[in-house]
Amino acid sequence: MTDMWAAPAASGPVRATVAVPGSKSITNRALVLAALADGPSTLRDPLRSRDTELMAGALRALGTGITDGADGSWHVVPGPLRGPAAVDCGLAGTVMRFVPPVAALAAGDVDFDGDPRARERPLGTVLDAVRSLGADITGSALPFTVRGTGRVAGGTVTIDASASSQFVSGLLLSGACFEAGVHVVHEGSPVPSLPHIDMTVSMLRTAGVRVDDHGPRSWRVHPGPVAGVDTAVEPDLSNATPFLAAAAATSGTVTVPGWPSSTTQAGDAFRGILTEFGAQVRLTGDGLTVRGAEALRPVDVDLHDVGELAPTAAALAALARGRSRLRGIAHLRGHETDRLAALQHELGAMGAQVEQTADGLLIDGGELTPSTWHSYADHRMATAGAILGLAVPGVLVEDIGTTAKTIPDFPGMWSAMLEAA
Ligand SMILES: O=C(O)C1=C[C@@H](OP(=O)(O)O)[C@@H](O)[C@H](O)C1
Ligand SMILES: C=C(OP(=O)(O)O)C(=O)O
Repeated sequence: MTDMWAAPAASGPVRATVAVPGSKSITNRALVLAALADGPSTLRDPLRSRDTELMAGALRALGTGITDGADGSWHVVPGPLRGPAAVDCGLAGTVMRFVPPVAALAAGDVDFDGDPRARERPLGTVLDAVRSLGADITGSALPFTVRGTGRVAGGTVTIDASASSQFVSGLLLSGACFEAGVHVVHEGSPVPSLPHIDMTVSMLRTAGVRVDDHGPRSWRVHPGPVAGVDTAVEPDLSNATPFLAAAAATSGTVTVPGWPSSTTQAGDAFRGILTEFGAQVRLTGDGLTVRGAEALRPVDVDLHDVGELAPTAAALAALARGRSRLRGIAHLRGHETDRLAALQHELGAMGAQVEQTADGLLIDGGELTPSTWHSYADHRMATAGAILGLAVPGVLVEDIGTTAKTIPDFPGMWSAMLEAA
């Protein structure tokens, strides 16, 4: 039988300080860059969750030494990249989009596969691009094989990255190791999640790689060495959003310590979104503190740059009386699940009126009734169900364990937050 988690209802305003683990996006970029570097690297406070263990496993399979430090850090010693190897992508977009260009630099065959849903996520663009830069790859979706020769010619490639910013990030991360570097040109509707590409560019520069960043359509990585770094991973701000939403949903107060004063993480935009919902948000040396208002206000927000935040925002919108509009997120149909369909279905089952538009959702929220909330193997659907359960007693969340994709112990953190009140 599928695992059902009785989402705890809040008995009053949630008051807590919640330290969240490291950023998935930073950890997985840092691992890739460390594997391509010309010397060892240390990652302090990395995220240890399914997505990052899969990335470490993929890079180990290709010849990289990754060992645990006593303090939870990861020490990475690059080795010659080689096959034969097998890479399990799980459901991690970062593994399925960032590792194929690395595998093209390995000598030998590298077989890729992943979860059933991963076989449906958009990927062909990356594989076509790596092929056009000189690699031999069989297939255009999972499962596929990269027949690496130990070198990639590189050069200019034009792609349509409107389905995922990870297509661009994946090519840029390995580009310095291609003989001619890489120049990625985007043609098509605007690329989503641009802060994630800014993160890629910024981390490449920290590793000493020369990058020309010409705005939202063209990026050039010059060929050259990648330096090993000693880096501390920031807390995952997107994973902080369910905890901050708990304050907004219960008129409570939640602080997340260690919130960076400047960051490329998409989750930082949640500060502005919470303000739209009526919450008070304060960033101080102690972290980010959110104080919920008496009642949530409906919002009209463009989430094109920060689609990761949509499930949390949708949960709050369903609790706000009135009509909310979430825009700019057509690409969420290719995420862990079709998030627009999943949110429409699950919020609808709780009594919210939800309509899909071409690029988002219209949510009429207010009075909700409890239901069984399905997670669709999507960590952010599961955490959205937990938020709703705070305000609507009796919600059962199916497969809460799927949160382990990016949070090692979400149910434990959630209970601890409620017990702190
Ligand atoms: O590069 C990254 O680390 C990510 C980029 C974004 O992907 P999309 O551009 O596919 O939305 C984001 O949603 C995902 O969670 C992580
Ligand atoms: C879209 C997401 O993940 P992935 O890195 O698998 O694309 C996400 O975490 O919201």
